[in-house]
Amino acid sequence: MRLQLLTAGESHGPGLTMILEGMPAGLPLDEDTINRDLARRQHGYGAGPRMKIEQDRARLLGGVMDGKTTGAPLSVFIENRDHSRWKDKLIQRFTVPRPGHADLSGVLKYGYDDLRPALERASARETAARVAGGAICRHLLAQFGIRIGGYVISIGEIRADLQALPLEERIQRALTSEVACPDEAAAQAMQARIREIMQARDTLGGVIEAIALGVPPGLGSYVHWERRLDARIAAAVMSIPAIKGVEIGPAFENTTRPGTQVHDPILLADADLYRPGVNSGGLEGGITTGQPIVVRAAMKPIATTLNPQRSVDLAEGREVETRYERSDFCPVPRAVVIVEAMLAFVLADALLEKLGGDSLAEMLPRFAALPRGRLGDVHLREDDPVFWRSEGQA
Ligand SMILES: Cc1cc2nc3c(=O)[nH]c(=O)nc-3n(C[C@H](O)[C@H](O)[C@H](O)COP(=O)(O)O)c2cc1C
Ligand SMILES: C=C(O[C@@H]1CC(C(=O)O)=C[C@@H](OP(=O)(O)O)[C@H]1O)C(=O)O
Repeated sequence: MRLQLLTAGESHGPGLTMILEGMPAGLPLDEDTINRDLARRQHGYGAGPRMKIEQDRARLLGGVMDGKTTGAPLSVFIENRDHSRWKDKLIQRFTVPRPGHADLSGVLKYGYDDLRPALERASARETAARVAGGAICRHLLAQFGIRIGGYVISIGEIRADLQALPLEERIQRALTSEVACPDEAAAQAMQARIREIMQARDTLGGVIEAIALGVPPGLGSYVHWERRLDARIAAAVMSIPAIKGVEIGPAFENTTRPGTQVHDPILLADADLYRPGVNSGGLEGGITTGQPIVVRAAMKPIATTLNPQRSVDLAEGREVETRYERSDFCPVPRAVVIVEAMLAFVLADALLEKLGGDSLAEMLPRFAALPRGRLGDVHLREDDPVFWRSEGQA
């Protein structure tokens, strides 16, 4: 692993800190590049009142001089505006854990006398810092023509029909949709469904798809388990709060069809290799194939519901109903950019591994020289100058 992304800070503390270590020198970087993604994370139908209070802005505090990265760790600070509303108030102890949140598991693990420290750090407020790091990774990838986007493919039982829509267009359309869904009819139905669930005092989950375009073949490896790029992507995406399932391509749907209908054929077009379809999700043997990368993330309905759920007051030792505190209803649309951020981080890490180098200037020519998955990039013909013959092979 070349890159490291660390975050610190509580949901209602003064703010969040992000440190990104391992970025090359010479990448032009300003706060606006980060702020664009931060704004996307705050936007989306189904968000709770907190998103009206916060106006996430990045303060770049380290690793950039004269508008370019220096190769030193990058440090970003994001203020929690909500902090000023709480800081001088007496905050009541929180003693009734919400089923599905980290309240009970956190208190069992750390032995707090209040559930608040658990929810403060488990809260998805921390993903603002990750999105800041992801925006920088996305910006690095863009220098090599690699683009990342995402969209919602289902909310509750409502599914988008995206079969006929090119990947590029899906990304663009999602950017202007209130629920980040490129299928307009489905988007309307999703919005209505979220409205319904809010009125029913409940919450709803959904599925997000993130894609990466322009990724070269050869990132990741099968030689050891932790180098398989599909595994690294899955772990990074699964680390997002409330994400409980990750697929590479349509993995679960692929299980319902025979192999001959699943695997993307290897064809020749104009005497060059060509892979139609993306059933592989762009990865074979833990290595990128040069096709688009397609990742899906399943988000559970969040834990905090206006309708009470059964729990126990841990201070009083008796069964009670949960007590509601301000919350999102369906944060699936605004979680799209978080999935993108985690994908961007893993791909930037894999690209740095592949290319090495301390500066962007060193990396660019190395990238230009990478094999692109053409027939001429493989050396299986015996008259090829780089034909590799194992000893004893006839
Ligand atoms: C963008 C986003 C917003 C979230 N908002 C809430 C929320 O308002 N209320 C809540 O109970 N959970 C919310 N969650 C989910 C909790 O943070 C998560 O369920 C909790 O940390 C427990 O972790 P786990 O669900 O991964 O086990 C949100 C998650 C994300 C990604
Ligand atoms: C603050 C954010 O999301 C929060 C994530 C969250 C949770 O439990 O995960 C609970 C809510 O916090 P609060 O109780 O302060 O309203 C969300 O608003 C954010 O995304 O920036």
